[in-house]
Amino acid sequence: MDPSTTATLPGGRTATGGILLLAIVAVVVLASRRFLQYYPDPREPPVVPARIPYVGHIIGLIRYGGQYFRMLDERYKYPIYTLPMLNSRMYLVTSPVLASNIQRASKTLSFNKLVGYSLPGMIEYDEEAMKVCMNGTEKTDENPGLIPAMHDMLYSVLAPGKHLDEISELVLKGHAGYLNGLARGESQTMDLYRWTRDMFSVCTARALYGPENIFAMQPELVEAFWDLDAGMTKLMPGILPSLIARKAYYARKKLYAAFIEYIKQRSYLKASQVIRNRVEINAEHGLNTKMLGHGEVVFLWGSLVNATQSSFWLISNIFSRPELLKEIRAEIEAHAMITQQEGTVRVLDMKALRNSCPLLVSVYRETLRMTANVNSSRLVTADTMVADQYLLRANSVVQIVSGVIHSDPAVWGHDAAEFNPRRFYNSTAGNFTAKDEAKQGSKQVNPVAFRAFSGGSVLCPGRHFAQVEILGLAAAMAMCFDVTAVDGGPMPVPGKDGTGMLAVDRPLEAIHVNIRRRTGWEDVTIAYDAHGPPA
Ligand code: HEM
Repeated sequence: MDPSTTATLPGGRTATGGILLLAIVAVVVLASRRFLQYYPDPREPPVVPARIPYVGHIIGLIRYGGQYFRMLDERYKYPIYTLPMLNSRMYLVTSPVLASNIQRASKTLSFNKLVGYSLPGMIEYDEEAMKVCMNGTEKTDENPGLIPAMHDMLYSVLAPGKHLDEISELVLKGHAGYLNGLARGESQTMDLYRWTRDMFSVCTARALYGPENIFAMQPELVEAFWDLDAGMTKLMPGILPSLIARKAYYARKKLYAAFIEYIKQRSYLKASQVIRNRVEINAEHGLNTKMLGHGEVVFLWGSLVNATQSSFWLISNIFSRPELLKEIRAEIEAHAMITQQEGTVRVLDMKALRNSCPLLVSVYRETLRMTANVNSSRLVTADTMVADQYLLRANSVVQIVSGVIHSDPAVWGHDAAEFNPRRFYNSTAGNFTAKDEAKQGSKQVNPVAFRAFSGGSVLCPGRHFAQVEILGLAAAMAMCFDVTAVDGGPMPVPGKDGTGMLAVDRPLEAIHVNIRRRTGWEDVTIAYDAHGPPA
């Protein structure tokens, strides 16, 4: 049975509906058949054949997105695979040990080059901008160019310190504003995902891009942003984007225009350090105003989408489990809550949330394990032997498949498919769940297996900021509100759209909830201490 032609997604949906794209691929393949001879080297990872030669795996990916990798894994269970595609191939890695080898081979497995090549599809960089980006893509090049300069700046400015504190303070102030206006007086019914999306968009854009950010100037662009997100995977190949992902394509145009105006008005001078530096570095390397605007669309996307989706899942995971909610409230109350002004102002101490609330942090990481199916992709720039065993040939793409590793019982234990709130209790790598109760917690998971923020030299630089935003919101929600299903029962957790591979899963359906203030918290104003008291 060939997964590319038989399996269906929950609800019988297909991933992208890219019938047109399929037709184009078929025409290109038929026209160029004689060039499409792929001869695997016997040292390459095991080849998984497709029922339809040359294009079977491409069709599988178009139909099922990230789900396709899991379907293949269920059938083959290899630690590493070769998927022939046209006259090339893609390698998939599903073993944490090999993932660690891939991370170490960063000299010939390049994240930066792959990012560079994806820019024309994602944000329509023109030829000039591409020349700038592809010049000196690696730090080890004789003349390192724009991409390594940007990489270094992001890792230093978004690391714990003054600049991170500034954006954290701003984003949390925004969250507090939203929360303090919510369900005052009576209960409120709302679409939780939409609410999280909208408030994250406004607060994160304000913290990063300053008071003249594009959503503050044109609030209708929030909707356009999420239309773009819904079609980003389809836009990436850059093939007939206006036909294949029409809504996303036109949404992206609106966002370009707004960011170009933002640059022209020099609004970035009022923004956070990270954005001021981004614009300056891009301009110094020769990007023009138009391309500076395009560049910010993709940065906003990377900053907003994963953190928003993760927050939604974390809130859902907490409120759908009344016992867990009770424990998390007790933990926060005991360790991270400061009372001011005779009880009317209650302050969440962010440092204590991170360091003294192990259950909350464990639930956060478990939420990411179950939803952050963000593959780590690298371009093979020269033939590379991995683990002295597998040959990866130059000019192919290798992907560490997070969704498969995150759900492998051999990695996490027999309950890998279940939500285990204590899996990461006192262990950032996670504890292996042994069947034998006596052995529980005795073995740690290989740290490389937790892939939500990738790994090696490409560990997400935004992870500290993401943690502030996500933990801050979930903790405040847990303390101030009761969130239930509309009928009053525990909030259900919606199904996941497992088709993505670029970002944290989206929920499959809208989720309406009732939200009301907790008894005793009716008149409380919530606030945050972004840094915590001095040590
Ligand atoms: C839960 C939230 C987040 C998740 C799960 C996440 C995940 C990731 C992953 C997996 C990568 C590496 C991709 C690869 O290896 O192919 C990455 C890179 C990146 N992330 Fe995040 N991210 C999150 C939040 C953020 C935030 C809030 C920001 C910005 C403030 C951000 C900025 C970036 C940037 C700039 C890169 C590229 C790094 C480079 O050029 O080396 N991320 N992220």
